[in-house]
Amino acid sequence: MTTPAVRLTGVTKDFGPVHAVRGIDLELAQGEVVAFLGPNGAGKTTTIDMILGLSQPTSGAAEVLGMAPRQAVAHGLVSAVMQTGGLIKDLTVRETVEYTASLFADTLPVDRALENAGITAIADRKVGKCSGGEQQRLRFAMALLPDPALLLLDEPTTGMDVEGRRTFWSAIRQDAEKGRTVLFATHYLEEADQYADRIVLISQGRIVADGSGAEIRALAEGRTVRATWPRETGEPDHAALAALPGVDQVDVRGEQVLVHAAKQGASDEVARFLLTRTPARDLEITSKNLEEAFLSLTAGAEQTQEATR
Ligand SMILES: Nc1ncnc2c1ncn2[C@@H]1O[C@H](COP(=O)(O)OP(=O)(O)OP(=O)(O)O)[C@@H](O)[C@H]1O
Repeated sequence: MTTPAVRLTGVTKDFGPVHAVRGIDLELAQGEVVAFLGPNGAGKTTTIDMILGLSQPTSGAAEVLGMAPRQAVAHGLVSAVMQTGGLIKDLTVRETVEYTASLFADTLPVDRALENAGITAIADRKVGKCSGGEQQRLRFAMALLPDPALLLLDEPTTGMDVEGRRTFWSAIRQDAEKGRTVLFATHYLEEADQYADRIVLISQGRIVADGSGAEIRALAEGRTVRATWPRETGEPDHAALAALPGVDQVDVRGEQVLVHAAKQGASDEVARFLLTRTPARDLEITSKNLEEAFLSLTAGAEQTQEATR
């Protein structure tokens, strides 16, 4: 079995009376692109700092590629793109990357880093003239220099417009396809859904869900199966539909039948039943968008916490 890129075991972090991280167990496989999604103050940055070895857990353990985080960083296996951080406005993009490369013993060629970050075309532009998105791609190029196995990004697209975000992520994705593990923190639900293979939803220092975008949505609210039940074929059999496994609601509105199933997979059974055992046709299965799923999951965590206080 390959060593996980990141392994957190029972990690907590207190800042005096503040329980920023309340017990996180998490394993990231090598090559995964994972979003750490959560509202303000959820504990994303605190957790990333511990993975980077910038701070120590209050209890539990953090490991990166089987090593202590600081050791992994010292070996050039981990780098990070943080939200802000010193860039010198009067240097050009290329000079900035060259200068950073000169601080390391062994790096990728500067041109490769520029190319992988998608900023070859602006290499001669002064940093002060670059947009927020371009500056983040510059930070990304700098982070690529040691050719790290693990790249951490803390809300890297804050303040970028839609186009800047899109270009930034397409560079990250292209790079990740070469096998790099990427963990990024974000508030943006659409960003997590679009660019991560896996979403770890965190709220008040705990993981409240972990899965693909589709799994997170399904977890939150199940699916609605909508179908047309032609009038001439008679009334829908309400009781038979309500009795199907996992079904929690059946609505008939004119020729429309809406069947809601809370459990994952149950909507497939509903669909199969409707298509093979009834005259229903024109079937559609929908789920809430990630925004709604996110709100209902993080609200759930708050309620659980209220209940356990
Ligand atoms: N150095 C610190 N001292 C005291 N409290 C802290 C410190 N760093 C973080 N916190 C608190 O810990 C909690 C988690 O913060 P953290 O920055 O990890 O959240 P986050 O999910 O990254 O939020 P955001 O999305 O706003 O960046 C917050 O309540 C924050 O106020």
